[in-house]
Amino acid sequence: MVHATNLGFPRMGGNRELKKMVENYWAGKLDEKSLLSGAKTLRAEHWSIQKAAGIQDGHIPSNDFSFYDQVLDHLHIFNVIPKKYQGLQFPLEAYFAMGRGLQKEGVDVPAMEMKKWFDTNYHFIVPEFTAEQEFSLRSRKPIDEFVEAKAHGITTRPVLIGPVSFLRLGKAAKGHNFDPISLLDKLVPVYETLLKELVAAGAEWVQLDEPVLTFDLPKEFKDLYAKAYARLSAVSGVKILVANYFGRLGDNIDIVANLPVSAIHVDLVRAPEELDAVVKLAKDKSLVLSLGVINGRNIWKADLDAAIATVKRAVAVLGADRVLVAPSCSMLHTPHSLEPEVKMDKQIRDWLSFAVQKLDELVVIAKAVNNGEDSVKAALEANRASMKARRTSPLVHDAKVQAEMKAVTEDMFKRKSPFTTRSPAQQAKLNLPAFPTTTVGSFPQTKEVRVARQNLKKGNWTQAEYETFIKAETDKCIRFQEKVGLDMLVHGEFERNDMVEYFGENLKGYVFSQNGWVQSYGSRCVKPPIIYGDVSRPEPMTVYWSTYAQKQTTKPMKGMLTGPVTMLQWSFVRDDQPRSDTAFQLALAIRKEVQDLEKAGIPAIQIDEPAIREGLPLRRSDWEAYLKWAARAFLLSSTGVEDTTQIHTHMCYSDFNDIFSTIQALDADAITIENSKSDLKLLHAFEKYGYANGIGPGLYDIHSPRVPSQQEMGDRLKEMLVYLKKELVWVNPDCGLKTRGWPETEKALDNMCRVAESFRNAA
Ligand code: MET
Ligand SMILES: [Zn+2]
Repeated sequence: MVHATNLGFPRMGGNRELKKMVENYWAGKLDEKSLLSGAKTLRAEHWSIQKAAGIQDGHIPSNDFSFYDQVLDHLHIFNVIPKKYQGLQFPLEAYFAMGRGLQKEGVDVPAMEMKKWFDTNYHFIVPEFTAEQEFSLRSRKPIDEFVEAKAHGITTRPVLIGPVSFLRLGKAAKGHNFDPISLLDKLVPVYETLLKELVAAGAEWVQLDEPVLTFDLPKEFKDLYAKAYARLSAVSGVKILVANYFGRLGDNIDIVANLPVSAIHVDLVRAPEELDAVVKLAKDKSLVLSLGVINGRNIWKADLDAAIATVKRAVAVLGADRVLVAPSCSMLHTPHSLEPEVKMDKQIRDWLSFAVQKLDELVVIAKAVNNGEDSVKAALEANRASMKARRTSPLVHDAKVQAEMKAVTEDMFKRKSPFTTRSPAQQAKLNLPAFPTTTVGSFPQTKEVRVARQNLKKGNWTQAEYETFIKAETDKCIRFQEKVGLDMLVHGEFERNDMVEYFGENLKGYVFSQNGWVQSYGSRCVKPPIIYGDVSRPEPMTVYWSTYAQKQTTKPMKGMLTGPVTMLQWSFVRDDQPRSDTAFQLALAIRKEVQDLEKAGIPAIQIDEPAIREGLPLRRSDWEAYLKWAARAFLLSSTGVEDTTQIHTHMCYSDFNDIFSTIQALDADAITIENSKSDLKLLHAFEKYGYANGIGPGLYDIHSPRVPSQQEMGDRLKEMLVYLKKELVWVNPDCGLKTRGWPETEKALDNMCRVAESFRNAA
């Protein structure tokens, strides 16, 4: 028999119960006991959902629950607590302080560093190790949760991050200069103890996630892996399943071939081409093979016929007992259930599958293989009908968009003239001073602004009432910018809920769920829009507000758009065409918006691409192809204007050194870029490779309410001028101001403008 199995279930709950509990606990509205018992109830519910769906007992995941983040959990499990948190109360106070910082009487500790989990939008807490790091079993969470499930009559498969990935994902603490992987020998014995305890508690299978196997790894990892897993596999009575996901194994298949474990899991959604190789490996090494055949991180129904064929192919070689049917990765990255989506277009909803529905898919696949397809005839027929409808639906396939895409020519990726020609033409029109000041787009989204939007949504306000309110906010914002002395103005983005959602709502090809939340970090969840079909722009999206704003001032107004790569990156995307095709469709729609803004008299247009860096593939050999189409998508969106129209872009959230040449290739007239938190490494690159267009490195960090002094910003600007030509420098904050309040925004921008002035006068 093949079994339907799972690697991890979304932990938030169908109504984001976990988020609510945890936030109430933080706010002092829920006591610790209630928090713990609430979590227990939620876990029980998730286990029973999986069991009821037919996921095989023994292969239902546990320890996939977390109050904040699974990597942070492992820091507690293995007692990797940086010194500054050691004085805090255990476990919860210290735990949450590590995740989100803690300020209370006599205590002021920052949060630990957070990073994106591979190429998902989930963020994990980065482990921090000292050179003298010792490990011990501090938290018994994996054992406790196994026992807890057992009491409900469910045998789970505890999930742990494997020791190599745990170390590889971490970093050396400040002041320590060593590679964390050197701690492996010290760490493995504690894993061993943990495995023994799990076996003693009744566990048969343990899942060790080793997703760093999708990275390019140094040579010595082969031996490190083999040695560590030899020791772990020797624990009597344990069966270890090593799970890789998010990409191909590639040459790391040699590492896996060397592991003396019982089973391996592979991601066949991301790397279908590896099926035969892993089947052969499983055969040669007598392994059980877990096949990730349905997508654990997207929301489309799986093609069940195709998945069944894949599983059968493995079964033919290995026999049914040695094959497990699984999602490609943990379902942490998909929303809980489709059930609440009653408002969604019925046709589109029929193409979707969230976590609860994916469980059913896994079970249908297993049954079809075990008992013949007739045993699940109705389910398969329904699936085929959905697949066919989606493949042929006019909702998805828009002949007009496709014709326009075909008509795209090479000259649509280039400005008319080079920057050196454009720049004086723009200056003649804009007449900007030296060190021109600007902002990145949004101004404070106060409670009143959010309430206004809700009032419109709920029908308490008419569209006219809402517009009157937004106009008043925009006016106020423009008056302030004039008063403080900004040179290039923005309208403030008060009409926007979110920089992706706003555009998604105005584009054809996008649909929104009501409850499709996925965890982003800690208690924070996002509801990514869904791109289901060819994207087009029925009508202008921002021209109304930008022209309204331009009319209120004689200063130049900058139009504000979200770029194609960011739109793509922060949405659930189609799986029936390459990501690049979708990006180009988005780009074409944005291009039209850019041209309409220009026609309406907007002299400068910013196209934000904060997510361009995070789209980088996990393997370096895949970078070039990605960066090429990403840059081309931006170019397609931005180059359809006259030389006199100034194109800005904005990037934030990351280290840009990796993608420097791409930034150059975008050929924007100005780029505002977050760098206030990192050192000046980035600017160094701009100097070294000779960046010749306008550049505004963030002069201050908008993520904190702190108001930097003129002195501080002045020093920063001075430092920047060591690397950058002063004629090219823009003066601006490092990102949008929407999360800030007005008081600190006013003071900070006032200081910033005074600094620009003094540099101008000194020049
Ligand atoms: C995450 S980048 C944000 C850019 C956007 N224009 C804003 O100012 O909010
Ligand atoms: Zn930003």
